[in-house]
Amino acid sequence: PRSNRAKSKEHKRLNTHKLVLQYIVPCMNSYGLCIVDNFLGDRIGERVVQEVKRIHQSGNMQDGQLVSQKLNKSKAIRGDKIAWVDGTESGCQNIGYLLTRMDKLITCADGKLDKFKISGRHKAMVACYPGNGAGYVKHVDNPNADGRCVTCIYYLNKNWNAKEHGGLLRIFPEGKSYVADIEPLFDRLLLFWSDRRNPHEVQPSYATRYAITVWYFDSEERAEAKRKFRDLTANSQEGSSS
Ligand SMILES: Cc1cc(NC(=O)CCC(=O)O)nc(C)c1Br
Ligand SMILES: [Fe+3]
Repeated sequence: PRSNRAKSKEHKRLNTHKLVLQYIVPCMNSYGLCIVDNFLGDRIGERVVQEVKRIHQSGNMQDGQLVSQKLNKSKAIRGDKIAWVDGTESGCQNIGYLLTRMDKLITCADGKLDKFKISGRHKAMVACYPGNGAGYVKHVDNPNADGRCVTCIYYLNKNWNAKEHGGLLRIFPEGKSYVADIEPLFDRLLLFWSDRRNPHEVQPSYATRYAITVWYFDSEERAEAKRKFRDLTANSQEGSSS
């Protein structure tokens, strides 16, 4: 007879299958974005938060980009700080587990997400908004076909209250009359198309705001982007040598 462990693993696999095929795939193909709450559960979610806080406290995050204040240019404030993590580093095993779970979702959905064939991903980008009112200006993740097709963000903020803390991710789905205001709640997973269909911004945050972002590549677009980049650098070298 199969052990309880084997059964629960099988159970989890079926749940992932169901979650992906009955919710994530149709939601992505209809709205271009999708929210999955309670992705890892409290216990493991909490461990991921602890690992991210340790990275932040250890000073291993690059200084955030400068966000010059509208009023006086001199007193610029710093925005989000980031660190790149692949999940195998010591003290990052729960971040590693999160990435494995994200990969399983994407693998299970592959071939059904728009026309994409997903061939891999970036390392994870751990981001921290210091809560000094900085946000992130409106932008498109992949405006020029660099290969990234799905943005996957895992939020880590317990008791987040947007009225008090701001920090909403506002997505402006292309051609739609509505915007999507997404609270960066603990154990929340968000997926959206990385291209021009989803311009987005992070509104000013007044409490420390953590998120882990992963970008998945479409194999064809990525190969094409690499080819273009090679030509570009080849030409530029040619230019310089001639
Ligand atoms: C560095 C960098 C950060 C982000 N982050 C967001 O869009 C915020 C998502 C959120 O935290 O809700 N996007 C790009 C394209 C770059 Br590059
Ligand atoms: Fe972005």
